[in-house]
Amino acid sequence: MAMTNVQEMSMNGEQPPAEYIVKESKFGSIDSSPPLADEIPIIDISLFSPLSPQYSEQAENHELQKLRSALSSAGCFQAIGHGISDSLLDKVREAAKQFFALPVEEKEKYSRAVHGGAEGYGNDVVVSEKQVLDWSYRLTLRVFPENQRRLHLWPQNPNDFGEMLHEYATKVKLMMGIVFKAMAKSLNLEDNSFAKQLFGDQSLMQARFNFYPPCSRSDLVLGVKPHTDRSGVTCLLQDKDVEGLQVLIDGKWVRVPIVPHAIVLNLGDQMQIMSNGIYKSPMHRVVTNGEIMRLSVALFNEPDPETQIGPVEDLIDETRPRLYKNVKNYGRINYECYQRGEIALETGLTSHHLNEFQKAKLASQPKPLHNPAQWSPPSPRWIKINVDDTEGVGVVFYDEAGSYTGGFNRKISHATNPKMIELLAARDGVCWELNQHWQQVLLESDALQIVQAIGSLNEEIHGL
Ligand SMILES: O=C(O)CCC(=O)C(=O)O
Ligand SMILES: [Fe+2]
Repeated sequence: MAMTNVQEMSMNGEQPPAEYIVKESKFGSIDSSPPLADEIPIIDISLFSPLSPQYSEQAENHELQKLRSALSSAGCFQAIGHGISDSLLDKVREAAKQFFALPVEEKEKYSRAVHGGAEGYGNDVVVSEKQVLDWSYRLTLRVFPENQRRLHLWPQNPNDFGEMLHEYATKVKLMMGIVFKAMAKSLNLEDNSFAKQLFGDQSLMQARFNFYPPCSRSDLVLGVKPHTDRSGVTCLLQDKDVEGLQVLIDGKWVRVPIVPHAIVLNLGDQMQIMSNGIYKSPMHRVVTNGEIMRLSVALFNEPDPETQIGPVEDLIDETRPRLYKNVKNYGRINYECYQRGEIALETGLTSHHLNEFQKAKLASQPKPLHNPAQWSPPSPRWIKINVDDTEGVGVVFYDEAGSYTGGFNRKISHATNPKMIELLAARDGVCWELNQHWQQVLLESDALQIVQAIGSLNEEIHGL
């Protein structure tokens, strides 16, 4: 796919080309001004630290309650009292601004395309012909573990860029040590329940500097398309003056307000897994501005790929069965699913035993089944069946809006071959749907043979 230069198009006020134009999706159209979120609280991190002068048990408990309520609904909050000075936050924004203002040739020295791999400078990574491209540039750098830094990709200009990033990331890491403990405490868990995986020497921190040039047709493009972060927790420093970030809460987009010296803490998928679905990894997107550029700096915190993560045992019980499998290298799983147009948390690779009760509980914040850039919902009165061949089988139904509408679990003991299990579950799913008086059923499975086999059963099923 030919890459167009967003910055040049932006400066010339050109119309965005077709590959940037967002199609109608289940998330609705682009709205640059939905309501401001009132579900995203400001939380004072210093109240989680007994050494701070403001600390009292009562104040901490109050803040822990706010934390729990924010993370189980919006999945994000604005952190203040983080101990990072206003001047350092301004320095981070300023260094990012100076880097993106450099001539293209200068920035291209750090280009991802030249150096290979996920790190470096560039546009949206293109993984599919059908993908709608983001109206943005990014500079991605691994910051921790320190010995994994690829310093030849760290900008030399402005000359204090490296020093700034090291100082900022070190302070954010300290803050995260406190936040991971507070998150555990807010769920009545041992302090180290999340920090064990997310805060070790080998845990990863990836920095992403986002630059969104203005777009003359900001009604047609997105700075970042709807996504959830793959991280454990993302720390986002927003632009001080220009809004753009929106979060999907209860199926509606809301604007995340600018709180100049707060850092937005946004949960990623791995925290949703570790909290057994109690805490949410919110769907979010970025809209562009018609006249002004916007910047943001995201620090993604996640475990080392070799570390296994899974729901904390104490969060699994009869009332809340295990929702996710234990997995290693979730980053890769997430990426592979993205390439196939699936959402990792919804697939058999991560989701455990899907049953009606569990899905219904999760449905408080419905998630799409597929990558919004690649998935188009079935037409009305159709339904999709997704078959998951984990231990036994979960069959889940989605309606035309991509919302969960039902599902069941099935233990199929007489078939040992996993493909056979999937086939039987798919057949049951189709029959169940037809019993519910659906005229047409659209079956989706990653196994071609199964889809073909069900296709050939078509007549028989319609005769039921
Ligand atoms: O720019 C923003 O506010 C958010 C960016 C984002 O979601 C990301 O980098 O994952
Ligand atoms: Fe994000």
